[in-house]
Amino acid sequence: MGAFVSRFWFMLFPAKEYKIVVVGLDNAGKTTTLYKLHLGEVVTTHPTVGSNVEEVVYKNIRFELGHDELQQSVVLVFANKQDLKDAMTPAEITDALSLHSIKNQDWHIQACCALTGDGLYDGLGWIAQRVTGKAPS
Ligand SMILES: Nc1nc2c(ncn2[C@@H]2O[C@H](COP(=O)(O)OP(=O)(O)OP(=O)(O)O)[C@@H](O)[C@H]2O)c(=O)[nH]1
Repeated sequence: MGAFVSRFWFMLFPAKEYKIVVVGLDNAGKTTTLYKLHLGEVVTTHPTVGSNVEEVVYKNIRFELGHDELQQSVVLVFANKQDLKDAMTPAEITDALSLHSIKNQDWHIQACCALTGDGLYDGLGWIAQRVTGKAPS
């Protein structure tokens, strides 16, 4: 029944589609983040060879999440692994990446832990709000 209602809902209100490019250092947690958002579960990862592409529907917006194809629009930086006591803070990462020097695009840094999912949907919500212009509900 839920699946039927969901399919009917999407027929009436088709999801808008956006592409998100995920880039980061080796071992940063990109794959864990993609799988956590896509499946809601933690997976055991191996170093990525090539690219992963997953699809997430959030707030009736269909995001295609991929590792490659750098396409600039808005910039979200996930400050991952915040569960580790020696993780760089969002402020430290902001300085290290000189985020304040980005003038032509909207950017945001989001503290998160891809293992638990903390902060991941806050980040996705920020993107959703920026691309749709709607305030987060
Ligand atoms: N403690 C902690 N470990 C994490 C977190 N996110 C990912 N990891 C671990 O970090 C390791 C690398 O995670 P991946 O998701 O494979 O990282 P990746 O960025 O896809 O790595 P590449 O494939 O090398 O590009 C794995 O052992 C994850 O379990 C986190 O938030 N906290």
